[in-house]
Amino acid sequence: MSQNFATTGTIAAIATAIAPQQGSVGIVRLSGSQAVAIAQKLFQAPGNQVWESHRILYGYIRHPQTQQTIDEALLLIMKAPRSYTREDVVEFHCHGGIMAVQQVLQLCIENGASLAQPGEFTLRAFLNGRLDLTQAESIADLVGAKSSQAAQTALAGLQGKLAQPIRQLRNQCLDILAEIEARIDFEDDLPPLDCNYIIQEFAKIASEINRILATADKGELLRTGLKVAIVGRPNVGKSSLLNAWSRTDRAIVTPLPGTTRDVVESQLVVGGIPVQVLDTAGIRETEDTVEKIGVERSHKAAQSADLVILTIDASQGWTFEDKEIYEQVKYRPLILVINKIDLIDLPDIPSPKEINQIVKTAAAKNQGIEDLETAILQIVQTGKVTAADTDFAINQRQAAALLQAKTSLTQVQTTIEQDLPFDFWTIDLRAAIHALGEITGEEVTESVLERIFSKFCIGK
Ligand SMILES: Nc1nc2c(c(=O)[nH]1)N(C=O)[C@@H](CNc1ccc(C(=O)N[C@@H](CCC(=O)O)C(=O)O)cc1)CN2
Ligand SMILES: Nc1nc2c(ncn2[C@@H]2O[C@H](COP(=O)(O)OP(=O)(O)OP(=O)(O)O)[C@@H](O)[C@H]2O)c(=O)[nH]1
Ligand SMILES: [Mg+2]
Repeated sequence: MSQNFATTGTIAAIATAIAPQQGSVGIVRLSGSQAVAIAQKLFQAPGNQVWESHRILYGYIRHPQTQQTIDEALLLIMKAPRSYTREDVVEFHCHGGIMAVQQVLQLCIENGASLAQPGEFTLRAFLNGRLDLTQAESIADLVGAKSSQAAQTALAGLQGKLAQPIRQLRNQCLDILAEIEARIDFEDDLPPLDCNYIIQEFAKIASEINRILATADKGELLRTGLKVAIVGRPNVGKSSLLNAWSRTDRAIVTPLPGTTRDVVESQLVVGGIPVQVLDTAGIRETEDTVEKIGVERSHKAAQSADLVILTIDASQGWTFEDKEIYEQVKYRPLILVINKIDLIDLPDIPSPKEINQIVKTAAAKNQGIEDLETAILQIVQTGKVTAADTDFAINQRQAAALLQAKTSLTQVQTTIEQDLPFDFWTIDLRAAIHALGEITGEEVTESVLERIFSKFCIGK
């Protein structure tokens, strides 16, 4: 293990959110052999409460030297191995806000604990065999989930739904490896290897790998979500659309063109997918310094978005300015929203044939939002979310390792077909086994662990 991930010693961190006002209870968590000893120095439980595992004690956290009372609190002890990390774990359940938890954390540090690195509790749970790597990664996904579907998918991973098929694939490969190695060692005593059977097995393994790989797009969508930019000329109703869609007054709406100056963000969920919507300043030529910067930001938002919603005003038709903006965004996944549909009778607006997703809305009247969501789902789901019928979804790291395994297995097949000696078969087969082991963490390097766990939040 690297220096950052020294797994000896007792670690401490605030386990709950640390913004002021973010919770009525705040938890400081300790893990390691000194956890109980440190708690005994800091916590005074009146009466004859027993310091037993899996029991809550009531009492006061006091400074061991000055006896100053820091907080009235509850204390939870979980003795190894019946804890999250499989080490001794102690939790101080303090009053919320930041003052109590920060002071308690400070006291823990002064009394022998060291500050936990991001993900270090979960890393210990992994190193102590309570979780495999896919489950540990699922915990980070669960904490970061921005939709209930994302959370459900992470939970499936936490429950081992991804680890199971990967382990099974790896075991199948190990069985085949054993057969081949036996032939290398005792060729004369064993019946000859059934190459057809082995090739069949590899075909089955490859199709199972493909099934799992098909969940990668869904995973990416659920984890990172979709960024959608609403762009268009001033006054077409972009901010009204954001407000109608998010059912808020998030963005300022006025009859004056040039109202929105900065990018306004709103976080939504569409069909289970987390969606970040950006309302932008109306795009036009302007001499106004502030508006100019706003227009630049609109262009940037459009470029950085996964999907652009080009909005036009039905009562004005497809104008020259709309066309100009279209020319700048037409290479991106695009939906044309014809807004203010309530203002005209025959809403057939001539627009470029290339745009195949057109939605009519009356944002000011909250109309057309469902159609807009349907159009978005149609764009992202063509072969993505719905392609996977599994409840888990792999991440990019796991997908890369699976592809590696698949490539190696294809190479074994080539070696078999070329009639090369057994030793050649085993080289690529071992590479496939290694790649599969990297997914669950049975074979994993420190640098991979460091990359995974450093992305966790502190206290997890
Ligand atoms: N207060 C608190 N709430 C929390 C956590 C926590 O650490 N503290 N968790 C932390 O993320 C989650 C719950 N996860 C946990 C998972 C396993 C164990 C645990 O002690 N497992 C042992 C023993 C189980 C048993 O007694 O049967 C084990 O699996 O060996 C505890 C919490 C969410 N809620
Ligand atoms: N009749 C009608 N008026 C609308 C509709 N949507 C928006 N408006 C009105 O159009 C005007 C401009 O709306 P905004 O949402 O501020 O337009 P915008 O595109 O954000 O404008 P900028 O921020 O200036 O680029 C306001 O007076 C809205 O009430 C609609 O669907 N129907
Ligand atoms: Mg606006």
